Amino acid sequence: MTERVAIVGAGLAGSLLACFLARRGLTVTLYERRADPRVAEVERGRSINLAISERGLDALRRIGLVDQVMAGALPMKGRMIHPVEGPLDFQPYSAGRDRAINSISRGALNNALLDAAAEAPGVEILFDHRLVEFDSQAGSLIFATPAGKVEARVDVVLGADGAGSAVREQLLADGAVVEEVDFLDYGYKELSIPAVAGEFGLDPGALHIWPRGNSMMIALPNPDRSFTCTVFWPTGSFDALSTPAVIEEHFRANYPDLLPLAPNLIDDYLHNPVGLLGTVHAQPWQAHGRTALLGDAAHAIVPFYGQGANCAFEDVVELDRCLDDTAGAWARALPLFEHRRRENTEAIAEMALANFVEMRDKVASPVFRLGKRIEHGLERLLPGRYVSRYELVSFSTTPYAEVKQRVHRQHQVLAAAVLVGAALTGAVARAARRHR
Ligand SMILES: Cc1cc2nc3c(=O)[nH]c(=O)nc-3n(C[C@H](O)[C@H](O)[C@H](O)COP(=O)(O)OP(=O)(O)OC[C@H]3O[C@@H](n4cnc5c(N)ncnc54)[C@H](O)[C@@H]3O)c2cc1C
Ligand SMILES: NC(=O)C1=CN([C@@H]2O[C@H](COP(=O)(O)OP(=O)(O)OC[C@H]3O[C@@H](n4cnc5c(N)ncnc54)[C@H](OP(=O)(O)O)[C@@H]3O)[C@@H](O)[C@H]2O)C=CC1
Ligand SMILES: Nc1ccccc1C(=O)C[C@H](N)C(=O)O
Repeated sequence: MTERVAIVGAGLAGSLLACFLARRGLTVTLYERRADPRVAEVERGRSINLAISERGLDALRRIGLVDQVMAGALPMKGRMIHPVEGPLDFQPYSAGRDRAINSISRGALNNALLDAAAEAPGVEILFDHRLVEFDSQAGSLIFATPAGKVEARVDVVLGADGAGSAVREQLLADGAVVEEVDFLDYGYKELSIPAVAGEFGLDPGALHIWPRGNSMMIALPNPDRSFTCTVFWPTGSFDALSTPAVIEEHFRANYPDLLPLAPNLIDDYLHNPVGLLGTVHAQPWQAHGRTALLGDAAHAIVPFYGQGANCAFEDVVELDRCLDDTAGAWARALPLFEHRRRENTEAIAEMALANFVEMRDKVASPVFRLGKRIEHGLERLLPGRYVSRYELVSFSTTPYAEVKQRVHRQHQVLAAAVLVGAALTGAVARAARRHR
């Protein structure tokens, strides 16, 4: 008998997973609480575009979607730093200056994945189905739908229902999972920079950053030549700006070059929601050999490396690999998946937090800029032997935990080389003085 698989959540991970499982000949039902986004109106103010890099592209390549998705992508080759005063500063992401992360519309990416899932044999997608109850032992799910509650009984349940996962919540209530959610004392709000006379208001080849020490704003380009800006501010500071005059004054003082580019600033600010940011640590990710969490439901991270979706896509690739390696036996594949992925997701969670400090503060410093130039110089001098963290995270599929270890080793070797160099220089100088 073919196993019946339910995926809860038709977001990025869930719809990609449906495509992968369909290739295995499985019967999959994808349940999504929202209406079909391909026909329904999308609400305003939630992360509109995403930086997709090698890990995400690798997953899309495997299901033949990469060309379609990349056709709408805008490559960003580096960071463009906007100081309060003075000229902009472009900082390339890679030593060769040619590699780029890609600004992609979240909606278009999700829709492309939903189309691919809908066309895949054996996949059914049910929208307007919100998971409200789940008995993980019995494999029974209850969904609230516009027509009332419906029940489904399946063999395998995969929770791809995002950071506030209902599947995780139910496993938590049953004592099958423990969790710790570290909320950041920061929130985010999206603002927009429309196209100016049909052209981009800023350079579309960069990810723009306004580093302000304790907070920051970023902007990513969209195919319609607009930019989506996101401010990341301490939670309490959003409400402090409550009138149009105060909002305008704050942006004039801190982000002066935004004002002429953002005619809808006040309206965006007053009407777009403040989103929460946090890291989810859940353990274990699987229960009873037939239920597992993946993507944000298992390990949501803060967005500052632009890796959450990339990491969720990598989960899907790894889960598929685990099914290969266990001849499709879910009871063995799910623990194996957790075993292989956990240390990697913990590593990117840590690196994502560290990248916030880099983006909001360090990028503005001349010492940081010099360090980056030296690092890129080393990468050119020692190709393949010295590779920066950014390169390994964004432009390779090296497991995140290995990235951390490798960068640590490189820094140790470098520190030792600097010490030896300094000692040798000192010895040579002393010998020269003795010979004088
Ligand atoms: C501001 C911001 C910027 C980001 N930028 C980037 C970036 O540049 N690059 C990047 O890689 N990542 C980025 N991320 C992270 C990325 O958005 C997430 O990691 C990614 O969306 C996770 O995918 P997912 O499928 O696990 O969850 P989601 O995309 O959240 O999908 C979950 C789905 O489950 C559905 N669902 C939820 N509850 C239920 C329920 N009870 N029943 C049925 N369905 C349900 C939801 O409606 C949704 O469709 C960013 C995140 C934020 C907050
Ligand atoms: N909850 C958690 O454990 C964690 C959350 N976060 C982050 O916090 C933020 C908020 O999370 P959380 O509150 O759990 O969940 P959601 O972001 O899913 O929900 C927040 C609110 O937004 C609404 N909403 C969400 N998606 C849509 C949509 N597509 N269309 C219309 N309305 C929508 C929800 O409505 P409705 O009630 O109808 O669903 C709800 O009122 C997210 O950005 C998440 O990344 C980070 C780490 C942990
Ligand atoms: N997409 C994002 C969303 C929010 C915050 C950062 C990003 C980034 O992509 C940052 C980029 N990786 C950087 O290091 O410059």
